[in-house]
Amino acid sequence: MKQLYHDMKPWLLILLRRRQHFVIGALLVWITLLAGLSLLGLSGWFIAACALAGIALAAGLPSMLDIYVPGGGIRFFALLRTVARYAERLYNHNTVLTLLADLRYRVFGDLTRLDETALKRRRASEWLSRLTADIDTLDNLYLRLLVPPFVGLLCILVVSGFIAIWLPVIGAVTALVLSLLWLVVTLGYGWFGFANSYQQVNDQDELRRLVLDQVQASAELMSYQTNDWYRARVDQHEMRALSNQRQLAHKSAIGNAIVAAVTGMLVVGVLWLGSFTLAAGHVAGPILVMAVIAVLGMNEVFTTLPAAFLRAGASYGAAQRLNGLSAAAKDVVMLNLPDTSCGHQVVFQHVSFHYPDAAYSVLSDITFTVPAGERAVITGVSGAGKSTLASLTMGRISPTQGSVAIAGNAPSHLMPENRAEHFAYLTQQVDLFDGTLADNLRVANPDANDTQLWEALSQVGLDRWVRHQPGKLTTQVGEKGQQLSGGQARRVALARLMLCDPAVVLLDEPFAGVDQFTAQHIARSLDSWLIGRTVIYFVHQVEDASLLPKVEYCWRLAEGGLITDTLDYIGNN
Ligand SMILES: Nc1ncnc2c1ncn2[C@@H]1O[C@H](COP(=O)(O)OP(=O)(O)OP(=O)(O)O)[C@@H](O)[C@H]1O
Repeated sequence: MKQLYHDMKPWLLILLRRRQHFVIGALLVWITLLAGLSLLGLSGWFIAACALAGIALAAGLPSMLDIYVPGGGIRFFALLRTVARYAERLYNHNTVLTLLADLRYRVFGDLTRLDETALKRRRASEWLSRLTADIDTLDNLYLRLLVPPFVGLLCILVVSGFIAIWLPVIGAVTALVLSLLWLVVTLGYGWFGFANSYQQVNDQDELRRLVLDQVQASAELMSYQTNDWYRARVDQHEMRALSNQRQLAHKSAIGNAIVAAVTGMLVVGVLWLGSFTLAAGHVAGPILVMAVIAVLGMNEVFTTLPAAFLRAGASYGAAQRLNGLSAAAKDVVMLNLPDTSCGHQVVFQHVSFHYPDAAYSVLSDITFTVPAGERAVITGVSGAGKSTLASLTMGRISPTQGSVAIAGNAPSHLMPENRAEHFAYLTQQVDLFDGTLADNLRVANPDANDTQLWEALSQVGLDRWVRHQPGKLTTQVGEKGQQLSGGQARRVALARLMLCDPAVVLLDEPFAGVDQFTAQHIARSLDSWLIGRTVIYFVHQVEDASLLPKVEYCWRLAEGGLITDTLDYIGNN
């Protein structure tokens, strides 16, 4: 219980910030329900009173009934119910959307503070689940788990209090029975469905992951003829999820049956107990009818509670998963790098790095300095740790030991906008969006005009090819650049990089996938563009030292350490 409170607390606090919305929203729901109950009760009273007056007149007895006041009351409650329902829906939906924005703001805030290691540890489908399903599940808290039970309690109080004015014993019995029913369909049902609804969130997450994987890997699955095997795995999970969902549906149906049975029995009980009071002449017949019908109307107040509380486990599961995000998000002081025209100095001091789930450190005791405006190359076999070193330089991850400083500041503490302005990183994996060439290039510089785009394309030797395309700059590149060759996609990524004006440039295998002639052309363009910037090339090995002009520093990564090399030595290797 303590753990439950601890896990839910941050999200309840977010809801608490909107307590005024909660009170007004609950009040509107309460007015709607009371208007409905009053309409039912008064109508029952009116019909019973009319019937009795009619019977009395038929028997020749004098009888009088004011039909205008109750008739007016019925119209008033009917109108009030409609207006209150409309206002309640409008207000509460607005509140839910406001809360949704609050929750998303909080989760996005946590996401932006996650480093690359934390982001990579989860799959894209898991992030999708957290940003959509989990937030939506938590969003249920307000409209399903907080407002209805609160309003239910208020209704119990008002209805039993109202009945108690004429029938105190019946009022007390009604309060007792309805309070017990309230406990069963709220706390009891939260406990009863907890495991199933908790499981449901995980099932949905797992299914989403499996289906997304199937879509993404459909080409491979088809080429290996393993579609049926994979489909069977999805089916297996689906069956498990369906069986759990069926259990939840059964429990929900049982809940509705309990509500119908208890309110039904209470109606009979009130009628039975009331008949003694009526026989004793302590209450008028229409009043008893009104009490009975008001109790019958309580069915509407309780009917949504079992299904809502069955999902309490899902809300808790969602809260727990989102709490994991907050725990991983690091609070850091955000810094800005000064503007400079001569690059920034990059300093690594005794840096070690260990991925959380890895058996050993990828990098250990790395120390080097690249002075501002100078160029360096770091080589290493596949898996030596070059991309990890680049990520440390970019501040995407923080060292386990030692320090990284760019112009004296830890790069992981830089404001994201500042980092985007001062750093440029050509990664091995190129990300192009499904759009035109121009759109993809303008990601780096939205204000770039067509001349600048052509200039960037010519620097990477792609302008001739683009001019031969019917769409020119509006040529579609396809999802992830699939309509381009691997080498062309990398060159578009490089052209995009060259539309920026960064102080520190990291180039991971900039010449991969291009022929010797194009590589020479790109190297010349890069040489002039890199003037005044601090540059680190990351390559497996230097096959042609002429591709790396003005490189002053050469290091080789081996077994986690950094060894000083000479460019001639590497070039001859
Ligand atoms: N997110 C991660 N979690 C755990 N281990 C990782 C992670 N990323 C990389 N590694 C491990 O760290 C080591 C270095 O990886 P890294 O990608 O830095 O090498 P690299 O030199 O860039 O290789 P390549 O040239 O093939 O790209 C590898 O053994 C890899 O398995």
